[in-house]
Amino acid sequence: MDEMAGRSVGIIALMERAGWAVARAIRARFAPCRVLVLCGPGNNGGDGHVAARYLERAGWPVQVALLAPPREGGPAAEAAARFSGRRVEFSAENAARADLVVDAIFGAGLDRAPSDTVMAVLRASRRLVAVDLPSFVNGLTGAVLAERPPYEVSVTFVRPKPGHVLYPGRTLCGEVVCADIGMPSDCIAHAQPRIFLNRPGLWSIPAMTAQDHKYSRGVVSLCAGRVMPGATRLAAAGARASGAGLVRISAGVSAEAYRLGAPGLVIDDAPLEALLEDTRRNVWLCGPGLTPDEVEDTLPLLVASKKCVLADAGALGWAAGAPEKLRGVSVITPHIGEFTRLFGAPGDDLVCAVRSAAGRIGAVVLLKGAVSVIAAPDGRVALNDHASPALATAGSGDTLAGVIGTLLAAGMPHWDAACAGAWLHGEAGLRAGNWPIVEALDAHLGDARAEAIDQARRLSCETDNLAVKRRA
Ligand SMILES: NC(=O)C1=CN([C@@H]2O[C@H](COP(=O)(O)OP(=O)(O)OC[C@H]3O[C@@H](n4cnc5c(N)ncnc54)[C@H](O)[C@@H]3O)[C@@H](O)[C@H]2O)[C@@H](O)CC1
Ligand SMILES: Nc1ncnc2c1ncn2[C@@H]1O[C@H](COP(=O)(O)OP(=O)(O)O)[C@@H](O)[C@H]1O
Ligand SMILES: [K+]
Repeated sequence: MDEMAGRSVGIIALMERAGWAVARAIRARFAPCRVLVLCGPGNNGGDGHVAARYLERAGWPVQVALLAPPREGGPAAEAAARFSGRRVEFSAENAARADLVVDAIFGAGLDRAPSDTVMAVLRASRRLVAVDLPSFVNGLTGAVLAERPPYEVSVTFVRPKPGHVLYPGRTLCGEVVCADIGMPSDCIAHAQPRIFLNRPGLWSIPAMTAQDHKYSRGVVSLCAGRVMPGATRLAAAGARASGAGLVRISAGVSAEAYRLGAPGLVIDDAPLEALLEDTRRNVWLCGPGLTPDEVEDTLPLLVASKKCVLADAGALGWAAGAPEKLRGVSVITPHIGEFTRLFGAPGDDLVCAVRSAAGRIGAVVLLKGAVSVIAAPDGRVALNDHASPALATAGSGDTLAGVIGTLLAAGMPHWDAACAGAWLHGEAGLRAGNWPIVEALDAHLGDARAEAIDQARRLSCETDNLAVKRRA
């Protein structure tokens, strides 16, 4: 994106707006105070010089400390030349003396852990604002290359980076301000983004319509087992609460136990092979509440009959160490333990690990966590931070599986359904108040779905209006 912008608007113009945005964000959040801007050798340092110039112009006492001089003839050198204010040594003493320190040392170009000198200066700083990212947070992965207390604000440009969203980097950035610096839209499109923040508009969920009937809304079917009926029932409840037309549990010889549950559920005791002949029942959940033997008796049949299968919980344990056994399923929803048992430890780069897992089994992989990572086999990845720690309670993963089942049954593409399901589940968690039990999430899923539909609609109206204005 930067390369293409360099050939059109020019990096120096973007740098000017970036530095201005940093100065503006600081002026909006802090009273005038002694500012030290720490500048590195690249364009991050260039942004720092521009910010220093604008703060000084606004009457703030500003000093710049240079880690290393910028490359001659480049845009950062030009920005440095335009700053004519005070320069001081790059030292911990100077950092400790400042009321506010602006970290413009490294940004997108960070490629190794910063030196001890750099870290000593940052650790001596009392209050910190980052240009783009803290200089020891990897923007692509959120990996943290050194220890330091959190920043107050990070001002980034054009789009937030994965490092602002993913843990542990997320905890260090403080408030993230994403400034529009006039990056031309053709440069953004040319970059072909493949990583998205999970928000309505990235996908759209079918709304209720006057002519809906239960089969048009979609049927969700679940495989149930003998020993853990709770998990299956939670998934079934999640599916119903998020708007499935009909939810059926295939329980075989255990059917009586499930018949005591919610009256709106249909319980089948016929052999699975017979149930699979019903062409209205295309979406199946397999795993919540199942033992490995029960998965072995069901999942291969579902896959062989070309149903759309979401595999979770017991089904992921069944395939531990042999993820190819899951080929043919549409979506899997592991938490980090299940993911590790399937594919090995993901390491620092979750996006890369989840994307490669999705490619390996040819299914959407949703790695659940405080920020969930949702990858499609074609390489698209969504990061879902629309969630609440209220969800960190046993069984909430079963609820999520049910919600995604509903969206698959409504005909959404697999990756869209997984992304939208994670968002609805998160929204229900946010609405459910303090310390909800898992069953309490269900009461909020209908409103969560309505909210997602509404937000996506508003966004598409805004886009249409913009297009009309542009044409005019
Ligand atoms: N996205 C955009 O469109 C724009 C980005 N801009 C800024 O440009 C930045 C990226 O600039 P650059 O690509 O020049 O990269 P940086 O300014 O982040 O750093 C690049 C230099 O630092 C060195 N380096 C990296 N890690 C180091 C370490 N640990 N110790 C010592 N040296 C290290 C690199 O070898 C390279 O020489 C962004 O973060 C942003 O602040 C803005 O100037 C304008 C527009
Ligand atoms: N701290 C947290 N913040 C946000 N969401 C969380 C947090 N902890 C867990 N979750 C969400 O709660 C769900 C827990 O699922 P899972 O680990 O499968 O639990 P279970 O197996 O008990 O159902 C996941 O969707 C996960 O993303
Ligand atoms: K920085």
